[in-house]
Amino acid sequence: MAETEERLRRTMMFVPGNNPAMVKDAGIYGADSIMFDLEDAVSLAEKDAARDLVYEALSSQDYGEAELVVRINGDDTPFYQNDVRAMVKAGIDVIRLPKTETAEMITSLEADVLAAEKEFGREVGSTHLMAAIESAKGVLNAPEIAAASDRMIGIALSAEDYTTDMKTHRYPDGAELEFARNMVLHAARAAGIAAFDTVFTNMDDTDGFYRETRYIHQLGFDGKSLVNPRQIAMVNEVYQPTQAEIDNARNVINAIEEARLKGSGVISMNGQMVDRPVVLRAQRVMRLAKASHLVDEEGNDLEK
Ligand SMILES: CC(C)(COP(=O)(O)OP(=O)(O)OC[C@H]1O[C@@H](n2cnc3c(N)ncnc32)[C@H](O)[C@@H]1OP(=O)(O)O)[C@@H](O)C(=O)NCCC(=O)NCCSC(=O)C[C@@](O)(CC(=O)O)C(=O)O
Ligand SMILES: [Mg+2]
Repeated sequence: MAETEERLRRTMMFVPGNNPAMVKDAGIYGADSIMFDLEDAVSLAEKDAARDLVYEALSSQDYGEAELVVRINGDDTPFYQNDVRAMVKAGIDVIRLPKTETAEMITSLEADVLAAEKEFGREVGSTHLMAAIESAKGVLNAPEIAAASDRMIGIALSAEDYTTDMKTHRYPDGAELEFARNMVLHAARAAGIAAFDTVFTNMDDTDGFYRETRYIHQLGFDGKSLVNPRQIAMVNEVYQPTQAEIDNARNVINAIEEARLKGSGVISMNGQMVDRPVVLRAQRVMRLAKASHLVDEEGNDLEK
């Protein structure tokens, strides 16, 4: 695994790389990850200008705590090599490869990234990777793709291209995505990396957005790719733990710490055995509670 699972990645917002105002202000909305797009949001005529704009922004703008991701153009395009070199030179955190169909596409990207890190004096291994799964072939190869490199931090389902490939389109109940969602999620979990659900593009359908976000939260996705800042607060709301979940998580963590001090690994709390998976779930609840500003760094409730 390229990175610890500590980092929360609930919201990964697409920012069109050819839009100077959006690129400049992308940091003010509080997305966990900002994803500058050089691919499908950018017309062919603007590819070079968008790459320059994103490079300049990465070199001069402060995006705070956000993880910085760029969706490059595919390796079958004339823009790919320049995208990789410029983004590695700029020190991007994560490169997202679109339309990933095989593990070899990731190992080949990894070799290009390594060459660029050496060329530009970047720390070897500092550029992480993720793959967007946008076709039937990508879905079927998702387990190999997810495990293709130690640099991989996650895989994402991309439902717009995927449903086109499947000769269908998106429906409100999401049945057409069921298999792909489960494959992407299981592939990510088996490889120990993050799983991102797809974009929701109807900005006026707030109910539909909440319904889909609750569903993918229940399945176990780390978060969603987003297209608009208004979607960030809605995802954070769905991922925010309840007070009962926080109280329980705190009790679990305190109890396990007490047991550890007494030299015991397994404990019981209110008649329930508390073992490793329970502790890991409790720790994740506390991370989400901190990110939701419900508890302080020590895990104590904050005034509401
Ligand atoms: C949807 C809309 C036009 C709505 O515009 P609206 O004007 O109605 O938005 P408003 O809410 O009114 O904006 C209020 C304020 O926020 C600013 N603001 C808005 N959006 C912002 C943003 N994204 N980043 C920073 N800033 C933003 C705006 O500038 C304004 O700022 P200000 O004027 O200062 O108040 C706009 O959001 C937008 O362009 N989105 C990005 C679209 C995009 O990137 N598509 C490509 C990625 S999908 C794809 O490729 C499919 C995929 O590949 C996916 C996969 O792989 O996962 C697959 O296959 O599935
Ligand atoms: Mg796409």
